[in-house]
Amino acid sequence: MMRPAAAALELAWASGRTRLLIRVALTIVGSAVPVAMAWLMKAVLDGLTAPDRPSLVLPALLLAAAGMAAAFLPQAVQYVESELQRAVDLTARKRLYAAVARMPGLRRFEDPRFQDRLALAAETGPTGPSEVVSGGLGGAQGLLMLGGFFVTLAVLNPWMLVPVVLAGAVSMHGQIRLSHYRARVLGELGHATRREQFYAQLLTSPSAAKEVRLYGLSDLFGTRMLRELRWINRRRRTMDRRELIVQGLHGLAGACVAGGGLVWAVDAARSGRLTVGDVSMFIAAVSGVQNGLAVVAGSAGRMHEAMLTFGHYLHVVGAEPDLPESSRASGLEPLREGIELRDVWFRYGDGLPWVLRGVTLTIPVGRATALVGPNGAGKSTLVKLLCRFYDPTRGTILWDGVDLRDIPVADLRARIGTVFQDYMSYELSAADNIGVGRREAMDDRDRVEAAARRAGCHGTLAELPRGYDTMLSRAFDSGEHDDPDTGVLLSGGQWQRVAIARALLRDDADLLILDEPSSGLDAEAEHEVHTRLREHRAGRTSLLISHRLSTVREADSIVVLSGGAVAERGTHDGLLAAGGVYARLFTLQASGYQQVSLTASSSDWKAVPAPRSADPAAASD
Ligand SMILES: Nc1ncnc2c1ncn2[C@@H]1O[C@H](COP(=O)(O)OP(=O)(O)OP(=O)(O)O)[C@@H](O)[C@H]1O
Repeated sequence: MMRPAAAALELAWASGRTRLLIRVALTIVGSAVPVAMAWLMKAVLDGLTAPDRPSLVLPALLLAAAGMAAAFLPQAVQYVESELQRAVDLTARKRLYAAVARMPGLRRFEDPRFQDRLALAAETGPTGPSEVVSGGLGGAQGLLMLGGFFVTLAVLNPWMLVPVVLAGAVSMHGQIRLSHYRARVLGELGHATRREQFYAQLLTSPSAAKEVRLYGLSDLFGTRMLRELRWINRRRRTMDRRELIVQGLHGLAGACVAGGGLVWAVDAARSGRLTVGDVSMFIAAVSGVQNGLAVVAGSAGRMHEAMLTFGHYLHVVGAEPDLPESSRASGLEPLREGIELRDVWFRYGDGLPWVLRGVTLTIPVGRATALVGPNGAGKSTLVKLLCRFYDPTRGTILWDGVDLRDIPVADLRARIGTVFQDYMSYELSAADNIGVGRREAMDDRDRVEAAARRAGCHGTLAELPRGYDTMLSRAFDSGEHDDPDTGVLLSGGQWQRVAIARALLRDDADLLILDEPSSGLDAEAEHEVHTRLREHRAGRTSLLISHRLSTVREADSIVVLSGGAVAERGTHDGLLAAGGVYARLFTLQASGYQQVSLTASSSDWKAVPAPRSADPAAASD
């Protein structure tokens, strides 16, 4: 528990030390004011009833000043706390997203438990430190005030301290248990909250709007969203009830103590043992101690809860990289020989089936290699391994003989340009949509346009209402114009060309990977794009994945992947001559059955001989 507290304080200190110090100063003043007011009130009342009638101007003035301070302080505290909260929010988010960016692989993002944690971290990280600080300072203020009134009460009637302290201790215990309970419930709610937000997003997001309307899914998703919300509400209601009982009982106990004390004080004043000033002081002291204890208990509970939930943030920020980091100094030589996969086995999780089963192949430098195979053969998975989003479960991938695990991951990725099958369509300007492919070239309009020309989308983008500055989104405008009509949506094929341009902006990359780069293009456009890509790839190292075999025939080497292993390899002519499965499917496609794509059925590939495997585990999988 000390670690979250220390980390929260460090975060608050790093975010705004001046604000933190002002908050501490306000705490000290805030705890002194009520005690000072009680003593001043006693002085005024005793002066009023004294036979010699002393001048009461000074105590009255001081009382008025203390009253003003008491009226102003809460607002000042609130302002400083909000300022501190905003500063902490900024720093916490900066650290959180920097930590997320440092995670090189994809595994964590596919782990629902980590996603729950991430959502909780994003929610509690920015507020946790402020909660810990204000809880701690609130508690300190309560303690200081308590100390002042404790002394006062001890002077008037030490016995009154006993029930007051007992009530306070019970209250503190209750608050801590409540905070444990609240933190646990919050953790349980994380998953349901994420699902509820997921359904809410489906109901409102532009990308889901078509299907949701066509298939009439609003009711389905709306009902599921409300089901999650009702479950969340039930859990929160149980928590609120528990809170009501614990806090209500403590309030009652406090009122009993105060009531008993009042009866005793009135009786003591009537029999002359206390002055009128003493009675007013006594009442202020009892309620001051009660309030002080309530503040201390409440703050301790709040702080405790904040520390428990802040643990999720610390977990994410402090998470080890999900792939082992290379200890080699950065700097990767340009590719000289090629990339070699040596008996690569891979599966996405321990309990999941093998996707790659002993793949061995070489992507030689300066050559175009094509990868074909049925749906689910593992082609995109192989691409993800080449980009090192995951490490092979067994076997190695070598870059000029160096294991990818020994290359700093940022260096490796800087040398690869990829059009992923599920490429991103960013709701940014056209220029940015291409520019993100090479951050250093983002503002270099000539390079961006040259990449667009190579991908065959320059004409389309130049003709947009604001040219390359047009937003490719109907959900956002550029921020510079108030006109919401400035955004434009591209067609699927146009988006695909933009994604190709993004990869081609890395014209200095050693390896160009194209995973189904033309699946959304019409026949003419596909021919045009492939001709351009061929020109661009000439003499470069590339890996092309396609279901349309006509687009891969020019490749220097074609690798047929089936069932997670290499089934055939060779040139187009060589594979045709061999009369294997590639030859059969190429002939099928070429003979006017273009609609029979390789995606249609993996049964067409069944003729492929089962991969020879040296690994006995393959049999059991
Ligand atoms: N992130 C993932 N987690 C778990 N399984 C996955 C994941 N990605 C892919 N798979 C599984 O791995 C297998 C291979 O998928 P992959 O996308 O590599 O195939 P592919 O050859 O590219 O197929 P397609 O031709 O349809 O694009 C599939 O069975 C798929 O379900």
